[in-house]
Amino acid sequence: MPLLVKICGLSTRETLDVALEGGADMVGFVFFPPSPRHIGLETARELGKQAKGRAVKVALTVDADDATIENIIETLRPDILQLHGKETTARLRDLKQKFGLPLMKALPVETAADLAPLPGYASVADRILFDARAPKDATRPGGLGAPFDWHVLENLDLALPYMVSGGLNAENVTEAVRVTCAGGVDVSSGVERAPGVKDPELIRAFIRAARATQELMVR
Ligand SMILES: O=C(O)c1ccccc1NCC(=O)[C@H](O)[C@H](O)COP(=O)(O)O
Repeated sequence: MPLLVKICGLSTRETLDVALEGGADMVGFVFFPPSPRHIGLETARELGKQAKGRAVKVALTVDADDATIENIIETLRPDILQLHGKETTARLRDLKQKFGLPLMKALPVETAADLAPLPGYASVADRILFDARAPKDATRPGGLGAPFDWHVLENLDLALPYMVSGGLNAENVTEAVRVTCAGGVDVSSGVERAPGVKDPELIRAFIRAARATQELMVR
């Protein structure tokens, strides 16, 4: 199975086009006002149309309420919701029932103890994203460009598809996949020249490097 490549935090027509032309499987849009990648609903509508049918559209939210999610769905028309906050399994069930979209739950990882909530999430989520745990004083729970110790996932036994993220770039993505056996990779900071400013060449280089790892795929 080919490695899924997700470029997250896209916010302009130009860089979205680079990701789509480069062959990204998933394109992520951040709806979290404190983030430098946050997009408003009108931009969401425009980028949503541009990406339609060309890649899986991912709407990233952080403990968002129903009304916010409803507006995002109405404008972006996402294919999947990425939940990057402290959403509980009960909230995941609730979202699934209300909106009927597939869910990708982000799980912050620093040590093996962070994998404890996995069985609960795996019972309701469609996909898991293992991301680096943000420092306590961080202004956002992800998109910080810092990796976690991938060896924490080395002996993972998870039937659900999963992706890995946190500090990935064209140089380290092959090693991340080799260690974690993840079925997908997700990047934001590693394809930027400044926080929130995507770099076309870095996007292309990341996708190329991720594609080159495909023979290592196991799930
Ligand atoms: O990107 C953000 O600003 C952000 C804000 C709030 C929650 C999550 C956020 N980003 C998550 C991602 O972009 C990816 O899923 C992943 O964590 C990649 O992050 P990076 O280390 O920057 O490559």
